[in-house]
Amino acid sequence: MAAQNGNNQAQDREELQSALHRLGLPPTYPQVILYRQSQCPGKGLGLKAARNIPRGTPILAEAELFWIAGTPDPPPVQASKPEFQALSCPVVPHTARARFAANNFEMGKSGRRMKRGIFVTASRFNHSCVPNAHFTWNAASKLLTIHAIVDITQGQEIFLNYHPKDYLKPAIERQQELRTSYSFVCGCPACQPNTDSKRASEARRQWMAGLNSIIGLNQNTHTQGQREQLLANIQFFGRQLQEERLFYPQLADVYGKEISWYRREIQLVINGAGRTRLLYKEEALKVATAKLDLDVVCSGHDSSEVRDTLRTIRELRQV
Ligand SMILES: C[S@@+](CC[C@H](N)C(=O)[O-])C[C@H]1O[C@@H](n2cnc3c(N)ncnc32)[C@H](O)[C@@H]1O
Repeated sequence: MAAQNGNNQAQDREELQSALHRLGLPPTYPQVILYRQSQCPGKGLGLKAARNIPRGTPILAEAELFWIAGTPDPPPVQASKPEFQALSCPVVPHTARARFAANNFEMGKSGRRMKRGIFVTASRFNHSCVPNAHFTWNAASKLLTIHAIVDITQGQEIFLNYHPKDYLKPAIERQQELRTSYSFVCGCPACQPNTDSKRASEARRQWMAGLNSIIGLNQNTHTQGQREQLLANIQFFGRQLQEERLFYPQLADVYGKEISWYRREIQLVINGAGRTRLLYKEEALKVATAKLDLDVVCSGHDSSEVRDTLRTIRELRQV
């Protein structure tokens, strides 16, 4: 058992080193400050790149000022902290509840309740529906991390997506949600009225919304032809996400679906009903490797997302 664990760890280490090498990323987090706080017209304060930030670079790893679970109201002792009081509050009156609502990040669950925390620097990132950075709560390091998910050039503003689960909604609905929760009108390239970028974005998101309900269907009931169509749909969905620059967590989920598709086919082969097992194994490993790279880029090499994908790769190699 101990020898097996040791083998697994060595295999994971090697896999991860290959990923870092492919991505040209260092194995440790840099200790330089890559952002500067600036006034951003129409958005209040924001954070801009203080130098060129290559894709996959960790921009921030921050501990919380405080967290709460199961209540929208921070207790007075926390609400009175000057760092909290200094954060923006989009609604009047400036209650602690409203300020907390506009600035908190999810930190995973405490029992059955979601923990939400305040992070003094992370709270200064503004929103875009096509963000160039991604935030993850890293349960192992107990830090909120923010990574560049595309190359960001010096002086560009760094954006997070406040509502990543809303990506299939049309701009008008996303804007409504943002107005309700944060009191602003989003002017990102996917929302700016009468622009080619918005039209293209709306078309892509509409395609994806149509496909979304069918790429999650149970494959067991499908004929081979239907299963192959399902794979084609999953891959098309992934390409739309890449064109839309929606990498995380959306593209990672689609890679997960593609891997499940191959795993299911491999199972059918083993049961005598399918085609070339080795071919599917190779394809599954290619997608899992792409997912590993994406996990490293967007959530960091020490994230639980990376650990899970390393386990998937190990399992696939044993098929
Ligand atoms: C978490 S804070 C971000 C930092 C904030 N701009 C500040 O000055 O501290 C969220 C608030 O920032 C503003 N904001 C964020 N993204 C924006 C955007 N894309 N356009 C306009 N305002 C935005 C809204 O007022 C929102 O309620």
